[in-house]
Amino acid sequence: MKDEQGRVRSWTLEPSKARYTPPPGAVDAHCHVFGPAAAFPFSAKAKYQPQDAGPEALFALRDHLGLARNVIVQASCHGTDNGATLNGIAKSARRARGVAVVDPAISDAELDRLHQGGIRGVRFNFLKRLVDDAPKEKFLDVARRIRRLGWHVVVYFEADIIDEMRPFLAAIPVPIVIDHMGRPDVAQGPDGPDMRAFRSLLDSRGDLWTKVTCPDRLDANGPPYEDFVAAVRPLVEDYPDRVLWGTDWPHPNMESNIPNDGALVDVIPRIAPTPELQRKLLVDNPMRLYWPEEC
Ligand SMILES: O=C(O)c1cc(C(=O)O)oc(=O)c1
Repeated sequence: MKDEQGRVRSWTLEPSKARYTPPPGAVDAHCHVFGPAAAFPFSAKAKYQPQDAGPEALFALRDHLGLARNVIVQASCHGTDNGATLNGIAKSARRARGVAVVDPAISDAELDRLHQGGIRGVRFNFLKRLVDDAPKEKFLDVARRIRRLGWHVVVYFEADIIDEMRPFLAAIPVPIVIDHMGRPDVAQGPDGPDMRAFRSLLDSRGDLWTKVTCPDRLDANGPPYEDFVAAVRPLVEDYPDRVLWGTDWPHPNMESNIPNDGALVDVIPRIAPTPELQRKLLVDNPMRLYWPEEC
């Protein structure tokens, strides 16, 4: 939905309450903030112009859904200026941490400042519709430089380039988290070529994690996301210590198919069918990556 300035709202103002109650301490490990633009303008290279979705709205949703913490991932519309993400973390009363997007020429002092502000990882985005370039050699240099901080990298790519990504991912010297499972075609099922290729990536190194997120993006049939559940549940069962979950709120670019965040929470017990799997997915795993000092 567009406002008079052409800025898009990609999230519902009336998410339902979920039937599922997350365990205490559950983390939304993939969400974003947009602006507010008056304080944190969008990048000149932004590929979409969203309405403001600031930290207050994010934390209201967190509470509405029965979640306890957030990991705010720098959205592409903010480029390499992490001000909006840092503002969200600063306003969270220590209940949020973040993942930054950085200019590869960033100084060590600036990386330290991001760490002080609650950043614990750097995102490398390979989606051509979101970013102009993805310089692998420079990204590898960044990955080497963040090692001393104990950070990881978050990588976003689509299934069609998974083979091209393999040597790059193998060269990264810190843990890796793959956004949205590298966007498999879930209609192929759990044993389809996309999921098989993704499993072989997970098997290639023990410190490669993934986010079992975005049924709304990956399942063309929409709610109740049967194809997503069928394809993803075996992944959660087979890699229970390396999966993260998140809402993806405010769902960048989903304006024609806005998901109901309560319905997204109700997918959790279907992909993680036991209390133990749910606790790992929602609490233990994200805490290990983002709040290790509390583990
Ligand atoms: O698929 C997307 O459009 C998308 C965009 C962004 C972003 O703009 O940062 O982040 C996501 O996690 C997903």
